Amino acid sequence: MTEPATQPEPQPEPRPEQPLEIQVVRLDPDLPLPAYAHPGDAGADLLTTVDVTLAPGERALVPTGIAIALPSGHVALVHPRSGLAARHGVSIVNSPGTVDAGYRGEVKVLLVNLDPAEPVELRRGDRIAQLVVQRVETAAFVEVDVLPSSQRGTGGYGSTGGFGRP
Ligand SMILES: O=c1ccn([C@H]2C[C@H](O)[C@@H](COP(=O)(O)OP(=O)(O)OP(=O)(O)O)O2)c(=O)[nH]1
Ligand SMILES: [Mg+2]
Repeated sequence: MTEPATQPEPQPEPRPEQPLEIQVVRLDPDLPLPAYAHPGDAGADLLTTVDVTLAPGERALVPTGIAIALPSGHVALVHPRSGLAARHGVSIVNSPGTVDAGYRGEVKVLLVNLDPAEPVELRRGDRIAQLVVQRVETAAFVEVDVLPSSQRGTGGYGSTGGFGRP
C-alpha cells in the first residue's frame, strides 16, 4: 500500500477556534503539561510519571501526574496512541477512559500489553495515551412505552452483513 500524497504545510495552522481553557494541577512538577504534538491535533499526549514494565497480557493503572478541572458540559476521553498499539500492542483496557467534569483526582491510564510474547518497558516521561476533550450532552432519560420507528429498527450486531465481500 502506498501512502496518500500530502502537500507540504505552508505554515503552522492556527487552531480555528479559541482553545478551551482547562485548569491543570501538576502533581509531578518536573513533567510538562499535556500538549498537542501538532496544531489541530485532537489528542493531547499524556505522560507516565513512573517506569513500568508490562509483561504480555499484563495491565497497570498508570499515573499521569495531572489533575484537571473540566468546564461543565465537557468530558475528557483517554484514548490509546496508535503508534504504541501498532509497534508494541499497548492499548487501554477501558478505551476510551472517561474523565468526568467533576473529577479532581489524578488522571490515570489503564494500560494493557496485548502483545502475545514481548514485554514492553515504559519510562517516566514517555507518552502513553492521549486526552481528547469534547463537549457532552447531559441526557434526561424519559420513560415511554413505545419507541418511534426507524429504518434500522432492532437490527444490529452484523445485521447488514459481514465484510461486504462480493
Ligand atoms: O481512564 C480513566 C478513566 C477514569 N478516570 C477517572 C476519572 C473519572 O471521572 C473517574 C471515574 O471513571 P469511571 O466513571 O469510568 O469509572 P467507574 O468505575 O464508573 O468509577 P466511579 O464509580 O468512580 O464513577 O476515574 C481516569 O482517570 N482515567
Ligand atoms: Mg462512573
